[in-house]
Amino acid sequence: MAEDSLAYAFHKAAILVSAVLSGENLTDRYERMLREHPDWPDSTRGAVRDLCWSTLRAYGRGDGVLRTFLHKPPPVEVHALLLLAVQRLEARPEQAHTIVDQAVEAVAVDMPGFKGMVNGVLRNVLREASSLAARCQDEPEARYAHPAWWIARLKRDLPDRWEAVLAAGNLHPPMSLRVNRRKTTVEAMLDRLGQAGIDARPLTGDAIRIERAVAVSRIPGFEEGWVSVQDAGAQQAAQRLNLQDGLRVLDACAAPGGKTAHILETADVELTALELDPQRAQRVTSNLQRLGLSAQVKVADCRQLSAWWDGKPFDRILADVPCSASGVVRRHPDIKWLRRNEDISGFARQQAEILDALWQTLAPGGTMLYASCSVFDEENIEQIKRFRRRHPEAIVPNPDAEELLRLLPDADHDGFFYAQLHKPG
Ligand SMILES: C[S@@+](CC[C@H](N)C(=O)[O-])C[C@H]1O[C@@H](n2cnc3c(N)ncnc32)[C@H](O)[C@@H]1O
Repeated sequence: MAEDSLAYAFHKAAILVSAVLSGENLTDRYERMLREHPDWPDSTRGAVRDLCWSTLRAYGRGDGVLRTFLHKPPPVEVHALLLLAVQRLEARPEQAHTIVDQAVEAVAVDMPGFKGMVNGVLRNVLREASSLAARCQDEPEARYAHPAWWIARLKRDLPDRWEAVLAAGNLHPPMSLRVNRRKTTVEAMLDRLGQAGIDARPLTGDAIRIERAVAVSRIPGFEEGWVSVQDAGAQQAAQRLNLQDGLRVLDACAAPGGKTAHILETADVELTALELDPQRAQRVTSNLQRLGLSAQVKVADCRQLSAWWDGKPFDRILADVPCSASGVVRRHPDIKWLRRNEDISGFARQQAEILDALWQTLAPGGTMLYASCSVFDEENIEQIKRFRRRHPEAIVPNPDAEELLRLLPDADHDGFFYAQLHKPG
């Protein structure tokens, strides 16, 4: 099978999607596949990636369509291949016959006994395409391509905007750059991008939106550390920390280090970066190296103060907590189908423990910035309300103006939540 064929991309993508259906993380599994195929050109990497990510974004719909035709569940690899083909048929109806042929060729590699079944199901899907689209409108998981519990939570938390948030979660994510203001400016970078034929426009602060995603190798100055790829919403963290030269700063949940780097590009601070996972901590170090920045990187659980804290308080703390990642779901569509509703209270408990531990290390007069990339209230405004009940001395600007704290995902940025927690002097 030719490596540049759709059948090859289907076959490889089906391995990844079936791994997700069996509970694995998509990004980790994709990166492992890239290590197994170091010779793949960008086009093959891109084709496999695009198939998997698009299919998992639309999984609720694909699964709804297939349920109509599958009377008993096929092996997970075949189910994955069918989902990939159904998504592709929806996206490129003009290529229907090639898509069906290539899907049949792909299943023949490892499971030739299923060639007839794949062919039959996909031809049925084609034949009934218009009635299937109408039927999907009646099933929320198929219509919104999100799990039912997720839809119910958003309806409750965002009664006026839940549909817009679900729609944003199904889009291709925007590509944004963070300009390293130590090396260049937004204006100069826009000029250089224009000269390289890359359409871009400024967003707020140091952020630039690339109109059509490109490989970083095409971005002028990337290797030299002039810019990094970072969502514009994530760039709000450094802006909201009110940084000044000379401050002692803690980045408590640092990997892979995007916000760590932005803090260091913004001011000359003494920075400690903590990360629980040793492998992810290495990514902080390598990201800082590319940018010519330095911090003290420590591997530790930030909740266990005796393991890492020397007792000297911090002027600023960034608590970019582990969360559901429901605000960045279009970048990690597997999480929609891997998470369970019960996981959210588990995250909320962990976040509260992190806040309580770190609060002890904050200097009087200092600020801790709570950050999550969730769109669920339990991890956001409700978390802050509970924190204020446990720590009535904490001053929280605008606690009742949720709009100031919440960034809902849209065409320009992902979904984030930020709350400043001041300790009285
Ligand atoms: C949302 S991510 C941080 C993203 C990062 N701030 C950035 O902008 O690149 C959360 C990180 O916290 C780490 N983590 C989770 N629990 C932790 C804990 N108790 N102590 C320290 N790090 C933790 C996770 O391994 C993960 O890398």
